[in-house]
Amino acid sequence: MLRIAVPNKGVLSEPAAEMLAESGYRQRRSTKDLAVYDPDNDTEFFYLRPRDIAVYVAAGTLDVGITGRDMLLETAPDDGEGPVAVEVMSLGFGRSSFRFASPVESGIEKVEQLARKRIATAYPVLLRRFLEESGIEADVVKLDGAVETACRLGVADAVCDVVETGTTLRAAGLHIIGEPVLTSEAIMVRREGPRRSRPSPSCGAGSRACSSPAST
Ligand SMILES: Nc1ncnc2c1ncn2[C@@H]1O[C@H](COP(=O)(O)OP(=O)(O)OP(=O)(O)O)[C@@H](O)[C@H]1O
Ligand SMILES: O=P(O)(O)OC[C@H]1O[C@H](OP(=O)(O)OP(=O)(O)O)[C@H](O)[C@@H]1O
Repeated sequence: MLRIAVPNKGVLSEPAAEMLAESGYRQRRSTKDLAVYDPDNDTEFFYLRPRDIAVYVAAGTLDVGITGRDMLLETAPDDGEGPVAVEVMSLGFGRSSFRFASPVESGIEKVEQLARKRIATAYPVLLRRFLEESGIEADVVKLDGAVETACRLGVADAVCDVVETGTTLRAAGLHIIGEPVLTSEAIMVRREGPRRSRPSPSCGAGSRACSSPAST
């Protein structure tokens, strides 16, 4: 049986379910349903937070999942240790970019000016990686959402957030700084085993035990 993770809410949820239904898979009838079994395709669908989907797939408890590229890189980064989830294909919906923005009147116009500033984000792993690669030292303020309001309320000097149309940024009096840190869209992910750890001598190729999270 195939076990597939599908976003249970957020902008990826509806198009993901529609895509699966159009492909002939049974989908949930109510947004309260947590899982659905499709006997015709011997497939079980689990409706999970997009932020959690790559975690389940990387752990090997689900075979594949639909999430955002930014979510995958945030929650199951390939740091060379242990199993990861990897992108199999892009799905053509949920397009967005992950970008810096600051208050129009802040005088911050370039990414380099973010040094020693406080940057609010819901994607601290992605942001820290970018800052490290760019040699910029800044304070990362982790928030869960509505990140654009952080500057107005004084907890950050700039933000790094998901932008689609730019409407939310503009409404908060922010302007974009620099190029996108990442461009994202909905993707399908599957598990990939550890890259750098040595194979255990007791594990034969394709052994189920070798792909369980406990063995990594
Ligand atoms: N306009 C948009 N707003 C938000 N996310 C978008 C948008 N367009 C595409 N996405 C993508 O949808 C995914 C975010 O999903 P969701 O809306 O559930 O996020 P979230 O609100 O941060 O989630 P959570 O509440 O679980 O932390 C990301 O992959 C993001 O890139
Ligand atoms: O560029 P836009 O078209 O305005 O879209 C981007 C906005 O939408 C998302 O927020 P969401 O609605 O997911 O709420 P959240 O910030 O609480 O996650 C994202 O975090 C931005 O705030």
